[in-house]
Amino acid sequence: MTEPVFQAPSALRPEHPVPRSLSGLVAEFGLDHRGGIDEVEVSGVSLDSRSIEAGDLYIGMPGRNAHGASFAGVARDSGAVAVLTDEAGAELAAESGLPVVITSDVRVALGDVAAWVYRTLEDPPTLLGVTGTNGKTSVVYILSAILGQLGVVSGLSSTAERRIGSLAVTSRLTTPEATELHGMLARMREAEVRTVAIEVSAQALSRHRIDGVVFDVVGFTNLSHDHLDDYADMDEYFRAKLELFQPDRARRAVVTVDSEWGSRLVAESRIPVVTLATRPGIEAEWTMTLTEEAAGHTEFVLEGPGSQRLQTRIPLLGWFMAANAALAIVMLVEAGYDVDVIAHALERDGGIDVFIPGRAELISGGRGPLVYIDYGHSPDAFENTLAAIRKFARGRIIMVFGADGDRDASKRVDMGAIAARGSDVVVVTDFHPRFEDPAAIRATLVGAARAAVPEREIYEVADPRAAFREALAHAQDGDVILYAGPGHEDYHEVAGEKLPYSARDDARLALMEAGWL
Ligand SMILES: CC(=O)N[C@H]1[C@@H](OP(=O)(O)OP(=O)(O)OC[C@H]2O[C@@H](n3ccc(=O)[nH]c3=O)[C@H](O)[C@@H]2O)O[C@H](CO)[C@@H](O)[C@@H]1O[C@H](C)C(=O)N[C@@H](C)C(=O)N[C@H](CCC(=O)O)C(=O)O
Ligand SMILES: Nc1ncnc2c1ncn2[C@@H]1O[C@H](COP(=O)(O)OP(=O)(O)OP(=O)(O)O)[C@@H](O)[C@H]1O
Repeated sequence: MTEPVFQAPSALRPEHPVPRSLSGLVAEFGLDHRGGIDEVEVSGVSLDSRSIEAGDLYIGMPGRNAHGASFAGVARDSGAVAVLTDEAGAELAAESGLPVVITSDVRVALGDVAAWVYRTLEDPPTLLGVTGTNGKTSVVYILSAILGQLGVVSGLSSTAERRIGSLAVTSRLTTPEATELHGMLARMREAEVRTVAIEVSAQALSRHRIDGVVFDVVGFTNLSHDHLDDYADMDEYFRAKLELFQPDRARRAVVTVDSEWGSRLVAESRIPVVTLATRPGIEAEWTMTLTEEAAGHTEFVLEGPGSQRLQTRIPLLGWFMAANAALAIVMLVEAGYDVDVIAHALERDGGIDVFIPGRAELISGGRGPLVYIDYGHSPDAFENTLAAIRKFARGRIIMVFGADGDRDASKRVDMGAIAARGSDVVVVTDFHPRFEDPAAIRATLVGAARAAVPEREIYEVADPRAAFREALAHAQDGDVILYAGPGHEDYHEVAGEKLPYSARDDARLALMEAGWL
């Protein structure tokens, strides 16, 4: 898969929207309203006054910082023709002079309203949804790559980008708000996209972001420690994910049952489920077995009911990427694709032809240390990536990492300890400190690493550019540098400011400076 040739600045929306009458919307959903609605037509929906397009219905949603309805005047000046909000919002929106449509809970109404405005329930494409703590982005890209190899026009929505063919926009959230989701689906329909792969975060399920769609097949990767700032404990986090595996959300599911969480999901899901095991010794309908693990690829065999069998390779590091690929393939089989047809296409192309930006991405050339840039920012991701590298590393493993500020702080000790146990040299740096004190975050990571392995060689370098160069200074030919955290991102977030920084570009530059590239 190639890099996008065109990078549009904002969300994907239909180029030729077909307007619908506001009175039709009011009748369809039995809503109250204020102001004249008879002649009003809406052609789009937006919940941000800063991204309004002419003809939009502006959604005034209450938030943590403000009530969106207080921006109704700004929305009007940008071309909004009406406001949908709650009772409190109706007061705030009144002075904009726009007609106001009222619902009791804006978030709850949003998905169905957006689906109605964009007509996304009429002849929808095949929808594939992926959830789990780690691997969602990877599975979505693998789905899209295999569909491309099968000659199917597909779309994808991930943490990194939303994409139709060579048209891509950068994502702000892992799963878009319902307004953006339905606008994207409408745009995809214009492009005759027949299958769409969408990453579904727990937060999206908890916040009604995927309301108004029913997935044909959903997939579960795994569940491990993350987001315990949003959820009280792992049980609550699990329950948020479980919501996707219910009849109002999806028709069928493929669940990876390597862990207890997977087995529990199978037991508590209320839709037909097919099981997949990607670790040895686990019973499931489909099993994935590794046949080769190398620095630049992983090979595996996938076997399922009725002697279904496929052997292929993915040009990425680690058993977990083979596990992600296996999940993607079984999801496609559940969506109606024949495993032999998939096998034939993959054999023809020498394996899965996928590029995933910033996921175990090998950015070094043929000389010097191997350098991977990885989006892994959870204990489980660290553990898996380090274990995968250890299998083929000829020399030392040097790990560069930091931890997110203003996000689940309870995972930092495990991250520090796992880094120290799994690598030979640790370089702790800053990673989006946001409004936290970066030195305090680093101190926790360094302390945890030191406590786990007192003799470990540890460096603390605040500036990520200098940290990578510190790692490079300790590296020799045959060593491996794993820079975990930043992945595809092109910024470094400090005290509310997003400073330009791409770990991939900077690491390439540093390799050139060192004469390795
Ligand atoms: C905690 C949370 O979910 N916050 C979301 C929430 O923000 P908020 O309540 O702070 O909004 P606010 O600033 O009070 O504004 C209220 C309303 O006014 C609107 N507004 C505000 C200012 C303005 O000038 N004009 C305007 O229209 C806003 O668009 C919003 O609709 O509503 C916003 C509008 O959609 C979201 O962008 C925002 O997600 C933030 C960015 C976020 O970080 N969410 C996280 C928790 C999240 O969802 N993460 C998962 C990650 C999963 C993973 O790592 O795997 C995800 O799916 O991305
Ligand atoms: N199946 C897996 N099991 C465990 N770890 C994985 C798996 N797949 C990927 N990882 C690790 O997790 C990191 C993030 O992968 P990916 O972006 O695909 O996950 P994600 O679920 O989309 O996360 P996010 O929503 O935060 O983007 C990878 O860079 C890798 O380190």
